[in-house]
Amino acid sequence: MPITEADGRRLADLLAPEGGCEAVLPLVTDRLVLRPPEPADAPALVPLAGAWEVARSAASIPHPLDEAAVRRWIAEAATHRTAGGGVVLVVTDRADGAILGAIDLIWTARWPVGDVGCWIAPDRQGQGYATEALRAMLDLGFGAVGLQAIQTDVLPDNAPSRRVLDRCAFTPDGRRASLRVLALDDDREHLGYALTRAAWEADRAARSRLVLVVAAALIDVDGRVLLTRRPEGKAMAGLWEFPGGKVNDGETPEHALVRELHEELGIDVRGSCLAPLTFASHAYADFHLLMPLFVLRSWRGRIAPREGQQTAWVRAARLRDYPMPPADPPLIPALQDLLLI
Ligand SMILES: Nc1nc2c([nH]c(=O)n2[C@H]2C[C@H](O)[C@@H](COP(=O)(O)OP(=O)(O)OP(=O)(O)O)O2)c(=O)[nH]1
Repeated sequence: MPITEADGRRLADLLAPEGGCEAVLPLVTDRLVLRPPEPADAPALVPLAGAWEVARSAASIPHPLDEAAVRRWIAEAATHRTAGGGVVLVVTDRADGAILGAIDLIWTARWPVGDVGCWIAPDRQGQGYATEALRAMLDLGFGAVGLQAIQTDVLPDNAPSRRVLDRCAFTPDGRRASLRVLALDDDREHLGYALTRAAWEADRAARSRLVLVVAAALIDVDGRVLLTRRPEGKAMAGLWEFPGGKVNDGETPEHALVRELHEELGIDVRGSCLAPLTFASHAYADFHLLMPLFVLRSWRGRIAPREGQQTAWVRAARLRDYPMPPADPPLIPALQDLLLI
């Protein structure tokens, strides 16, 4: 089905970088900002996109790659956006703006089916950036853009990319295409992968399943906070957290916390001693965590970790020195406001 002129205009408006209230760019995730490339990005992009490991698996990147080719790619990205035919973005580190890779979604050829492609610089691979960028692009493609399916082609020996596609709920769709790989100056058979709107919705629903966890900041007479270290064998082992755990069916958060503190630390706590402080709301890869954090200043019994956890009493000013699960750092300012004079 061809994309109509009206569709193209709506999409161009949506993707305009400084566009009105409908504009959706840049895409911002936990660790990334995905934004349109600018001519000034060209020098930084050449060594990244030009790396052999990147060029050999991305069909459309020549090797060696020069700055003129990158400038043409940046100009084409702007053309796609202004014509409403696709979106081409650089993947940047949200913390310092460094470019990590690029991702594109083009829908002119097979509207309402889009074609997606992504690469991440070799020294930044293996940290989940491609999955994070791809999920953001899928949300845009199936959300504001309104695509019905998204597909891609991957070399059979490109195991890391196939794992990213698996994680994002793509499945092999039976297509086999012989595509030119510019860097090899040769045709290579690629495997087709696709994700339908229904499969994306089901995956998103599974990942946004709400899990209610309750946690406590135990505070001692010196104003220090108790952190416990997640033991080996549990998810996120080795990270420091606030003691607590999942709320079971039929429990209130307070009942669950009293039970968890007894099970984990061997202390007896009255529900009435738990003072609500703040909460964490965080999207993990396969569930959404909602975690109220209570403050607790008095309990009975000596703290005796029963699950082999290490413990540490930490001054509020030092809480950031302890690596925590990604949901926890936003809780620190509320504790510091409470405890720092
Ligand atoms: N207790 C606790 N859990 C946290 C914190 N931050 C954070 O992301 N979590 C996550 C890690 C886990 O995915 C989830 C808690 O699950 P858990 O496995 O520790 O809970 P649980 O004690 O009920 O354990 P289990 O019976 O399921 O093994 O919440 C935190 O500060 N404290």
